[in-house]
Amino acid sequence: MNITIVGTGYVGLVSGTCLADLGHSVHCVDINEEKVTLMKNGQVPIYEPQLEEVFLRNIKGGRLFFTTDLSEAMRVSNVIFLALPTPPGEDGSADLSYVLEVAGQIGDLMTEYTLIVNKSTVPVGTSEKVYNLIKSKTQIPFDVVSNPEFLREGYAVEDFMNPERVIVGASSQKAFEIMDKIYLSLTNAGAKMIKMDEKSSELTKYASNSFLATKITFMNEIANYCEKVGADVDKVRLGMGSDQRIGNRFLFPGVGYGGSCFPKDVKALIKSGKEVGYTFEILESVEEVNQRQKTILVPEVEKYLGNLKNKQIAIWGLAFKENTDDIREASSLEIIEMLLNKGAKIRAYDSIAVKNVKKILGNKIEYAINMYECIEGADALIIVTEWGEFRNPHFDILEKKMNNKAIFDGRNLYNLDELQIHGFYYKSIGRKLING
Ligand SMILES: NC(=O)c1ccc[n+]([C@@H]2O[C@H](COP(=O)([O-])OP(=O)(O)OC[C@H]3O[C@@H](n4cnc5c(N)ncnc54)[C@H](O)[C@@H]3O)[C@@H](O)[C@H]2O)c1
Ligand SMILES: O=c1ccn([C@@H]2O[C@H](COP(=O)(O)OP(=O)(O)O[C@H]3O[C@H](CO)[C@@H](O)[C@H](O)[C@H]3O)[C@@H](O)[C@H]2O)c(=O)[nH]1
Repeated sequence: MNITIVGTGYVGLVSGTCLADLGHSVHCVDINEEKVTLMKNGQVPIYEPQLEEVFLRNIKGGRLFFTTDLSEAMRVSNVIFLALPTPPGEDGSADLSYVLEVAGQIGDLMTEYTLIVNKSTVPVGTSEKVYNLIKSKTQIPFDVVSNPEFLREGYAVEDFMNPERVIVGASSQKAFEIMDKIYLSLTNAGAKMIKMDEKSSELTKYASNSFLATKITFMNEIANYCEKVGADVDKVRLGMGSDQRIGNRFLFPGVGYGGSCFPKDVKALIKSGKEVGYTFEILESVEEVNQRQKTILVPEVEKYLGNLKNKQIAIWGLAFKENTDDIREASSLEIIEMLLNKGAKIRAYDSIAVKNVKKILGNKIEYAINMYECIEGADALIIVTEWGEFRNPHFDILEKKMNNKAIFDGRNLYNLDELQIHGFYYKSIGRKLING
């Protein structure tokens, strides 16, 4: 099939590339000219493991094209995926302006039956809004489908190609049939397609993300409580997670959830609830607890070092999680801001996300070229992201290079006994303080 993807960010580029790999001809459209030029030159503009290989294979195979011109793409394809941003507005609601703007353009450009497939995360009722907007512009038949995306950054290609479910919300048989064809190779390989109405489909996405955010937050609260009563959250996590009704994934406590999805989707669902007179009390608490959790280690560093003025703090990890260059709503940014306000000096290291942080923080902090340069002369080390390279450091090098042997671990990377032996002051999340 010929497919157009509008928006080539994490979702659009991964979906487009993977759909091309399933044999479709895919025309990716983006308004960002710089990005489109890069892609036309065979460069992937984002960091996403496995993506480059599949991207290059499909460009070479003549199935993946890039343009800034929506009309050019629409001339060859009448299935259009929207993978546009839906960032939080001032009041927390999802900003639909990108989606509605492109929907309007589609309405103006359509010349034959068109299927509009919305992959962006949008509030309940958006399919209807998109439908009404296009309907106001054309007499040509069309359908609007909700097809939310569940991929995770860092594992996006793997997740797209092996989905636990493909959710399709539509109200026309023709639309369902086209969606069946698009995903045929995945459903033939065992992926489950769940068909429903558009509103339920839209809500499935928010409900899933909000549930996962709640699960993490619940564990963060259990971890905080563990510290008060002397229990170990890692043991509690393993004990709880072995009950299949609970499951062992997404139970890792830490310095809060971040990223471009959980924070904005929790906010948007709260706001959508308010619009119909419903208060999501659980989600309001989740947001509040998560906000607090993001900077929970700063007072701990203060407890250890006293006044932070001119203290040298090393930060390992800037991305909101491992395997991505994305720093949207990253805990690192909030921790750094709080430390800077307290007069601390910061040297940070993240081999992949550093370029995005430099764009925001510039020379307010120093950037190390490797994890050991980062800790030279440090009064304390804070670990924010669980990159693999931080998991087995040479503790003897840390001991030699740091001013103090003090680690504040927001991701519980190390074995407590090992840190005890190495003689580090070691504060993690929901576990006992070592050498305190
Ligand atoms: N990032 C994720 O892991 C993820 C996963 C599932 C769902 N989602 C949802 O998917 C949507 C897209 O998220 P993302 O992270 O891929 O966004 P992104 O910000 O990475 O990419 C969006 C792209 O759209 C382009 N764009 C903006 N306006 C445009 C226009 N008028 N025409 C063409 N292109 C335009 C931008 O230039 C950018 O390249 C959001 O609703 C998000 O909530 C994201
Ligand atoms: O046990 C855990 C798991 C995750 N996190 C944090 O939660 C955030 C989100 O992590 P993750 O879900 O892996 O990343 P995203 O790429 O944001 O993916 C989420 O958001 C996407 C956008 O909607 C969805 O498509 C995915 O299904 C959903 O997992 C990160 O800050 C993680 O550090 C934890 O603190 N503990």
